[in-house]
Amino acid sequence: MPYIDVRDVCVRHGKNETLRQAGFDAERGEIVSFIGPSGSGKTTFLRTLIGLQPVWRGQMGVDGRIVDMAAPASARILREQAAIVFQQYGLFGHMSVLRNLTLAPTVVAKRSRRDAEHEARALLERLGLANKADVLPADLSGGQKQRVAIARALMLRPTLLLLDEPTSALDPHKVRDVGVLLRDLAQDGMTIVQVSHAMNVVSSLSDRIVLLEDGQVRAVGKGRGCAAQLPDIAAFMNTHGGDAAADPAGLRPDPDH
Ligand SMILES: Nc1ncnc2c1ncn2[C@@H]1O[C@H](COP(=O)(O)OP(=O)(O)OP(=O)(O)O)[C@@H](O)[C@H]1O
Repeated sequence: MPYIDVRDVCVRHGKNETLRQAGFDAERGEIVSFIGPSGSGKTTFLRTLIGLQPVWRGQMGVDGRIVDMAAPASARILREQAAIVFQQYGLFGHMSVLRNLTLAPTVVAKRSRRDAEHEARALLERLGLANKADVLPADLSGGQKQRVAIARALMLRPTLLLLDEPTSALDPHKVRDVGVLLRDLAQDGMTIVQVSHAMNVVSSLSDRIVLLEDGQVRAVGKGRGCAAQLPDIAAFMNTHGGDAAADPAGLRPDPDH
């Protein structure tokens, strides 16, 4: 049984059907990338996985537990497992980086501030931000904000990490760093779903690729080299700045993964 099994998700905005019977599945520790044209429903689909987007119909299996995504209680259940990193980071501007990381664990999860700060400092160290704990988000570069946002999500200890364009603000060197981090997290068992326009990152990093078109899942590629596997996916990637057969960021999982 897959760790995540999402089926038949329908989202409506007014009379428009933004998602139409969309679904995919993923094993624990896989990195899934949603790709597709602008407006195809990628971000909307991502948001449904954590209950931020009301759905008209849909079902999500998480670790064998079936959640009716249209039920009012579904958001609470989904948030027990998942954390999301928004494209615009969503950091609290008046709080230090450290407090951004410890706020939810201490206030919502009721963890002790000392423990949360200890964990937050270790995460900042891992992300190369050890010297930024006491600064405000405004004093960070875009790439640093991105990594703080990822660190903040990790503080919630999610088993499912959702990322909207995780590398969009990063220079190539940092793209690779974030890619290595995501690969490490996946190897530790975290399932990761990202929306990305960065085709080189998608082809290097993905264990599965879900191609969305007009609110529907057009194709799903699975396994090593999945970018090049299916003509629809390869064609989309090759016409959107990537090379489906390449591993330009040097991040592709090893064959035993
Ligand atoms: N709150 C909303 N109200 C009305 N329409 C919406 C709303 N949110 C999204 N949509 C519509 O749903 C469709 C899918 O949007 P979504 O942001 O999910 O696409 P996307 O594939 O992530 O696009 P992009 O690659 O440009 O970020 C678009 O046509 C968008 O206009």
